[in-house]
Amino acid sequence: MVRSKKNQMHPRNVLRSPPDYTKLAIKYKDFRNVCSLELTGKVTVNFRQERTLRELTKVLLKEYFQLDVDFAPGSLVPTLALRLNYILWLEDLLGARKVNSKVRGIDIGCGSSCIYSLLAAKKNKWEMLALESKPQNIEYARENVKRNQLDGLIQVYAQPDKTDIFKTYFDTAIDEQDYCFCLCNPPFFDSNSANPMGGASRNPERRPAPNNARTGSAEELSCAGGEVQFVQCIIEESEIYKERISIFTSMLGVKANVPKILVILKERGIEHVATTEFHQGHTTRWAIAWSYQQFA
Ligand SMILES: C[S@@+](CC[C@H](N)C(=O)[O-])C[C@H]1O[C@@H](n2cnc3c(N)ncnc32)[C@H](O)[C@@H]1O
Repeated sequence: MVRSKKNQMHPRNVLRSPPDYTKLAIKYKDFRNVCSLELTGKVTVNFRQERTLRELTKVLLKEYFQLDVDFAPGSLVPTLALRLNYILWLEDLLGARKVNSKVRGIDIGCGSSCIYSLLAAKKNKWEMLALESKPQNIEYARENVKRNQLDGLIQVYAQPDKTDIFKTYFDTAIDEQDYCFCLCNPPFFDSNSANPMGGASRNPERRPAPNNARTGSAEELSCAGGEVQFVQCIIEESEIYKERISIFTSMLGVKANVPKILVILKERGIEHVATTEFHQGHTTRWAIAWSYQQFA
């Protein structure tokens, strides 16, 4: 099992030391416009406002990774600390493989930001295949890739069928490459439930309400059966494509879903499994990896 230290960001996460918002506000006008200035001269950020979160993510991507990113109106605004924790965990999982050969990865549901693929390409020069089903997100993701001159490393594929993961791509594309890993931040909510977006991801008695505003559309954040069903689809397709992809991974929004996925993997006789936790202040996420061969 690969685990991060309790309640801490990954040791290589650049956001482990909180950013200096005052410095950022002085440097970036658009960010300054959504900040508040206290009488002491200190700049504060209201994480409960969507437009503030948008500008903050944009500014952090620019400051730390020289990435110029835009998000489709109403779409999910990704938080950088979490995405970085995931990429850093993948680096750890890939271990020696990363150093010795070209790394290719698949980003399942890249969103309008295409954030995981942009970070992977910019930071590590990994080649990324980004799959996305929502037309507006595909358009923005492609624009983000182009604006950052990362077209040589990232391909955004328009997923025609939302119930598919890799199938349509591998069946139709002229691509004989093998991939080291796939990553995914799956649609979380169950679109079949009575109140799909009303579901809570945390136990309010044990953990306080999140500091951040919720962003993203129902189409991006929900699917039939929620995240367990989505990851189950990845597991089912992983059996077909185990020769093409070495390590399959997914993030999970609810701790209680981790044992459910472990049971599914066990029932299918998949032995090489790792889990981890991603800590970002008040927010914790979980991730699971499986492979048909030994890790690293
Ligand atoms: C929770 S969002 C994650 C977006 C981005 N990866 C992030 O972490 O910020 C899930 C994304 O997956 C897309 N999606 C849903 N089902 C898909 C499928 N079968 N294939 C590709 N993309 C899918 C949605 O449109 C949405 O953009």
